Amino acid sequence: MQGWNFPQRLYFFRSAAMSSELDLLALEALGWGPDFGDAYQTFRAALSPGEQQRVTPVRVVGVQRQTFQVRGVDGEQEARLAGASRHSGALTPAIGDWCVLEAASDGSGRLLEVLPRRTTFARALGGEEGKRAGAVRQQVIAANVDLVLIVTSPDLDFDLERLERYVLAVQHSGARPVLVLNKADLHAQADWWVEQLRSLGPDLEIHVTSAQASQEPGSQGLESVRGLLTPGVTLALIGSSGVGKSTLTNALLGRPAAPTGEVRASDQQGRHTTTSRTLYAVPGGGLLIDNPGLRDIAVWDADAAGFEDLEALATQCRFRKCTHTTEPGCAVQAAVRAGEVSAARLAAFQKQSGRRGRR
Ligand SMILES: Nc1nc2c(ncn2[C@@H]2O[C@H](COP(=O)(O)OP(=O)(O)OP(=O)(O)O)[C@@H](O)[C@H]2O)c(=O)[nH]1
Ligand SMILES: [Zn+2]
Repeated sequence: MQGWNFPQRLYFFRSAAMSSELDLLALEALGWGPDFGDAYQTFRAALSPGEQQRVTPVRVVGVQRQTFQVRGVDGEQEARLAGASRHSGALTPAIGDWCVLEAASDGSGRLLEVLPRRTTFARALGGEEGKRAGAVRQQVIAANVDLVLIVTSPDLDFDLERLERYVLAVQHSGARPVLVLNKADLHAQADWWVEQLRSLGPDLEIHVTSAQASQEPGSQGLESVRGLLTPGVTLALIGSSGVGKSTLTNALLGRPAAPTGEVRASDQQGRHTTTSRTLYAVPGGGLLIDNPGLRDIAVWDADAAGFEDLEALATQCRFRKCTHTTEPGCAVQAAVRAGEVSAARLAAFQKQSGRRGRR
């Protein structure tokens, strides 16, 4: 299938003689790891022998309203959620999730379970609804992302405070943040900007790219980013509009990432609908999630990105408009004193709450 560069011989061998070792290789190219394997085996062991024959692990590569585009060792297919009856918890797969697929004889697929996530990029759905539920509900935007490129450019977009919030949000998700200064061609000297970025943390990796010129051979900046994409690693890009995320994505994929999706199907009225596949295999290894929800970080950054736990704590403060500084009965300050929340995260949270208050 276009866009996927799994060695065809895997499938050849598979049909000739089923080899679980080769299956494992194919799964690992999709981001599979031992942690998922353990959870999968546990879930599978609880199924009937008949069911055990029909299940396989698959990764969610596209999410539509009712259906999911999933990929496993047998290729890509559409799947729906299994009935709620067999689950205790809510089953809401997100892009990047590993799921247990049950194949029916007619070729259709049902997702039975979402395997525990390695990382979770979530957006808090705060407000009254969240408070009534006693906790802040969250919407998972992307799952099992390993690396996030935080892209900026040496121009009006450059905003260290915003970048710091992005770094915190990425770290909170469990993924590793990597800073990318794109459009390096705009300035003869990128050093000054790189120094600024370095102030965000001595351990943060920084890459300097010129994505537009990347088609030219020897574009070293892009090659160093490409080097991050080892087999099985899942990467995502965030950053505000216009910094060059699409240009970088297309350069990494070696082709346009088809913003409207590439799978076309007809709905009941016969209209063409585009299903959105947003997890791509990168030629040479690695996977890339290009998800509108992630791109919107510029929008949801202003909300509660990465601070679900503190948002939830804040609902327990004595005062509704608590600023978490000197108020009595402040649950957030209590957590800081107890060592459960770092002072640095509190500072970032306060900055963010202040901004929200002014809106
Ligand atoms: N000079 C220069 N321009 C670039 C570079 N990379 C991207 N651009 C240009 O910057 C503009 C925005 O690039 P996009 O890739 O669309 O930016 P984006 O981050 O995807 O923006 P959104 O889709 O709005 O989120 C385009 O006109 C690109 O051609 C670069 O390395 N140097
Ligand atoms: Zn408080």
